[in-house]
Amino acid sequence: MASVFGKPRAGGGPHSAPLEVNLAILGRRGAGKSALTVKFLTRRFISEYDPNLEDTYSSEETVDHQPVHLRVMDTADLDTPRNCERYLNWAHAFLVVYSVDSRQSFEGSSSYLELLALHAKETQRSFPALLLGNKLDMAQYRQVTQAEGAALAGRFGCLFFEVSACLDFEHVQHVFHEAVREARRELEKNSLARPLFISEERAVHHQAPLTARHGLASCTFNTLSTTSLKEMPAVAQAKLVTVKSSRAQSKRKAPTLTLLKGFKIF
Ligand SMILES: Nc1nc2c(ncn2[C@@H]2O[C@H](COP(=O)(O)OP(=O)(O)OP(=O)(O)O)[C@@H](O)[C@H]2O)c(=O)[nH]1
Repeated sequence: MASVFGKPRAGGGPHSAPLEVNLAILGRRGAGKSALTVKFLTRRFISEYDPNLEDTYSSEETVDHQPVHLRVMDTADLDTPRNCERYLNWAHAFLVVYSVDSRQSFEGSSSYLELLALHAKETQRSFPALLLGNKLDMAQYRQVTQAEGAALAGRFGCLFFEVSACLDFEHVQHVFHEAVREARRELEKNSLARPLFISEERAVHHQAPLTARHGLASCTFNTLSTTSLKEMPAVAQAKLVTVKSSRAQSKRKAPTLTLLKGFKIF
């Protein structure tokens, strides 16, 4: 069977369907989640922000010559992980952000990694996570050494980068693309691991709504039953129809880049 993910398939030209990847950005308030998200999407650094907003953005990316439809959820969890299922059940990969000039944010990132590890244990699946030490430009005020960041990442088996939302775009883009690669690897692994079963049913178009267990995302499985071998649908392949922010405080209705108008952009 041809690989759906990973390296470009033979014949997978510019018309092949883009890989869909959902990426959630986690971390304590002020770590720089919004700044990194906006930097990645616009190449710009924002200095003003609304800490109560949680939005999901879409971006068409090309990673390793493969088109990727990337959705980025810039979460706003206040000080501790809360109502986390909205992103745990949605994301294919996670960026856990702390600020190198804040030990508190580093400790916060540790609770997010623990949360992800617990979720992986409960669901018996693995979820790629990358640990990011942000605000590298503030290194003179460091409260967290690079070695500490690397050690924490090592403990949870995730990649580790130090970045800055106000320095070069390429580095930030590299980190987001690494997250896509990690997600792609995991999706490919799951896709290969899915069991096959034989069905005698005739072709039917079956739609089973997958809530929204927490009222956050509506997903639809589109499965075609045929008289041949077919694959069991996996959650990761559910077609995401809508993505809504769960934050009651969010005043934004349509998450697009035009929403950034309110920010002061340099
Ligand atoms: N010097 C520096 N400041 C940054 C960097 N990233 C973010 N900031 C600043 O840090 C503050 C917090 O950044 P945000 O991106 O809003 O942080 P957040 O994690 O989204 O915080 P919440 O929205 O409260 O969850 C803002 O004043 C940013 O301008 C960075 O890389 N370097």
